[in-house]
Amino acid sequence: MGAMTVREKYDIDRHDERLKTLRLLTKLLAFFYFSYTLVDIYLLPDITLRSLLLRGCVMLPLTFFLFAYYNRPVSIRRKELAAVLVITLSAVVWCAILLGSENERVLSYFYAGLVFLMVLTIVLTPPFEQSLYSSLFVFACLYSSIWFLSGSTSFYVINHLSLGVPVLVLTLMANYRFSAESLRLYLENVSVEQLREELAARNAELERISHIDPLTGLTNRRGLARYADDLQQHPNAQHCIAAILIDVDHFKAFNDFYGHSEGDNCLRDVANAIRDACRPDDVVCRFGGEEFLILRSDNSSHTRHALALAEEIRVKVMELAIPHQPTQEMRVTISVGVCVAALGTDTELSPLIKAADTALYEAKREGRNRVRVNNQPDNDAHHLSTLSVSNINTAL
Ligand SMILES: Nc1nc2c(ncn2[C@@H]2O[C@H](COP(=O)(O)OP(=O)(O)OP(=O)(O)O)[C@@H](O)[C@H]2O)c(=O)[nH]1
Repeated sequence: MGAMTVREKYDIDRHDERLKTLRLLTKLLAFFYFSYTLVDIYLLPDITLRSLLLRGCVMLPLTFFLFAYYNRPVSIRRKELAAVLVITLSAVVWCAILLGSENERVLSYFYAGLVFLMVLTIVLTPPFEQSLYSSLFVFACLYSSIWFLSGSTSFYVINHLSLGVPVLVLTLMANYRFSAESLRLYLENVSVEQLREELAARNAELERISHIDPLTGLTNRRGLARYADDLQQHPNAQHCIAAILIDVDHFKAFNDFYGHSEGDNCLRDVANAIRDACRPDDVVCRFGGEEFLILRSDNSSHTRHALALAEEIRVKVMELAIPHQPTQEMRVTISVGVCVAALGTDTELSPLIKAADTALYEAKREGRNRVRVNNQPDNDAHHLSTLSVSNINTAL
């Protein structure tokens, strides 16, 4: 399908609204047109038969045809054009009826013909081109017929034109302004809508970016805060939560030895290894400079599962074999602290993370490159229980 013009889009978008107006106006105009049969008969009794025949046999079937055409799946422009054609024809028929009268009253009645001009311009307000051609045609038809009316004189024609010409010009101008204004309003609405959509998309992107660490692509502290809020707002007492805090060992020495840019690469590699080991629903966050935090909440987050994940990540980082000359292992290693707790209605993350941090501190103190657990989120140092790496296998 080729590119759609603004006008075509306007016609499609406004189809239903314009068709509703078109139906209503057609009913109203048909009512006036056919009820004027009585006016014909009252003012000009000599054209009774002519009026009944032409209105009843020509215009009535055409009106039914017009309503049927409105139901067809064609563009609103075509439907408006059909209405314009029928109204134009009704003006011709009206002239033909009045031309059959010998009564002089026809001259004062003929002024009613200007109503057709108003209908084709400001009442129906069809697209300007349709309005222009149809009203010019009706104008020509009226002022051709006027000479053949019974008792018509040039004085009468000029008198009539003094009203007919301004009606034609001014109502056409009104139609033009209305058409242009409707299109302008539509375009304004379209661009406002487009701007709103663009703004919403940009806001969504900003919101997403603001929760992501640019170096590693992991969730940042802001994202973590949102997760903490969600957790407080949707607590589920059945669930457990595991906090796994990871710190790269001797990272200052790494930076000093290999440079900051290599340090960044190392952090990216470690972050990828952590993400690969995690599930899509885990929260994996860059917690600080060379610190990472994993939060996993589900029904089966037992200590042994959390320890297994922590150990898997520790081994994965070892297997990356990122050189780290200044250390005993000669490669980059991590220390990990774990805390698992039941997720109650008033669960807060900070005591949990603090407990994991205490376990991490233990891992560092005991020589690094190991996993430790502390399941006391109240951070009571007396109840600190730590497991050594060898205990993990027992726990599993
Ligand atoms: N390259 C790089 N370095 C960072 C970044 N953020 C923090 N760091 C560095 O990470 C290092 C952390 O050093 P420390 O807190 O002393 O810890 P450490 O040297 O890893 O020692 P331990 O944690 O005790 O094993 C500092 O030198 C920071 O400059 C970062 O985004 N990129």
